[in-house]
Amino acid sequence: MSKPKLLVVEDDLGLCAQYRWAFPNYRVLLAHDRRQAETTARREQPAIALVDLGLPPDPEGVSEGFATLAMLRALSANMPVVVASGQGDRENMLRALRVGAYDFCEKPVDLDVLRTILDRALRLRELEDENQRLAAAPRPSPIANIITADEGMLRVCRMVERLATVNAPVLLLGESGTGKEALARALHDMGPRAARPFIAINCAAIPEALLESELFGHERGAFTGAVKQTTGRVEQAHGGTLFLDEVGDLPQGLQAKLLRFLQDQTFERVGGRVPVRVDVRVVSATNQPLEAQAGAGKFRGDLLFRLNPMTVRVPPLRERSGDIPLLGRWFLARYAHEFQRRLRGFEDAALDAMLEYQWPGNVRELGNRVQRAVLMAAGPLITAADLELAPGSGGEAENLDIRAARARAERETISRALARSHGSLSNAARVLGISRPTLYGLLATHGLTPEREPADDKPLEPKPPKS
Ligand SMILES: Nc1ncnc2c1ncn2[C@@H]1O[C@H](COP(=O)(O)OP(=O)(O)OP(=O)(O)O)[C@@H](O)[C@H]1O
Repeated sequence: MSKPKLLVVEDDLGLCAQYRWAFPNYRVLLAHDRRQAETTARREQPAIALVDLGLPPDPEGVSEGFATLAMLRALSANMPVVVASGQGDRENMLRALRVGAYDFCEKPVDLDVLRTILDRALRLRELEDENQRLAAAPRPSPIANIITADEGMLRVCRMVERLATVNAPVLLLGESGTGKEALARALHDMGPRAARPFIAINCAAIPEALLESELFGHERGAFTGAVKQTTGRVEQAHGGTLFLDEVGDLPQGLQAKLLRFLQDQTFERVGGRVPVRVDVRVVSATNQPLEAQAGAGKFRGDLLFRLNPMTVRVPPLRERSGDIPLLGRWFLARYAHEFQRRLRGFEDAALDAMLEYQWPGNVRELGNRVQRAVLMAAGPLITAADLELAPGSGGEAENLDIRAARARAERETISRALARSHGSLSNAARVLGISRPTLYGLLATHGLTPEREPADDKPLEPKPPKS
């Protein structure tokens, strides 16, 4: 690996010779005044710089040193600049720090101290470069089954990744189809209980009369038709995770029983007297405003308190518009592979329609529409009609706030440009009529991360989905 470049701006030739030998881990580039420093910095793009404040034509003052510092900062904001000045010149040292110098050292320099300062400055530079690289590159979701490039959703994924290792109950809040069950499964799969069962139960889908026995099991003879002892979902989840979907729909009587179970991990089967003890981690989900329900007395506040020491809010798909084309293409590849159909992608009008639509059923609805479209499409590109979306049919909820509307329009336009240019930032910037740096800024403002996709003229390679 080539050595990092260190630009030394120093008019004392003796000192220059000393520096040349003192830093064998760097390629030392020498400049004796501001003009030379600028030429060398532009040509060589050094990683860091060491600048003497007393430079010609003002070797006794500091004006040239400060001008050189400002010039180097303007050329490359990432390049740490260390300044050197006479002993006791603390005022100028502090002034240099205020205008952007990374650190200072007093003359005559102690080479060991200076070496430590330079090494630390270089490390900082490397970290900053790495951060910028990571910020510009699309970050894959840390969860295999969750496809996303949205900053908010990536935060959710990282939170789930961290919560997977702890045992506390987690409550997932979000609209239907946003991926709550997929995240609950990830909490299980990424944690220490992964080898044990993951048992899901939808509290809204089972008639109230059967729910207690479904959850907690029953003893033989507990009710008509109870011909043998049966274990419930709670018991089946022993050692693993119990996922209570639509927990907001749990009837009041069962809320009390669940609360007791959460308090001491024991319960009785229906018709039974013997307490059964199990070890399960409870993850629950709801799309209802549980706090408001608790306030209105419809949901027990003490149960809510037990269920939600950790709450994860999953954003609806319409709030992560960058994910719409990304997930659309992912589902397209998946279903094209499954149904053996060669499709090249979406028509621009179809992408526009997808971005305008509000997706009340979220990711599940997107998957269903793309699946149907893959089967229905007559040509190589999926149309809005294949998706059963009318072009321009979106927005039901009218928002008249002008700033919000502008931000929404900007975000949607950028998403569209990214979708059309298949993640190529240069192309997207050209389509939008802005520079790449401006586009970078806007991507950061809107929390959008560009995806990388193959060129549009190639058919989509059918690739099996991750499962
Ligand atoms: N980001 C994603 N990437 C890939 N697939 C996803 C993503 N989010 C959701 N899905 C898929 O969409 C479907 C619906 O997700 P899921 O069942 O997890 O939603 P939910 O919020 O639990 O819905 P409900 O509240 O209706 O039960 C599932 O097939 C799931 O795998």
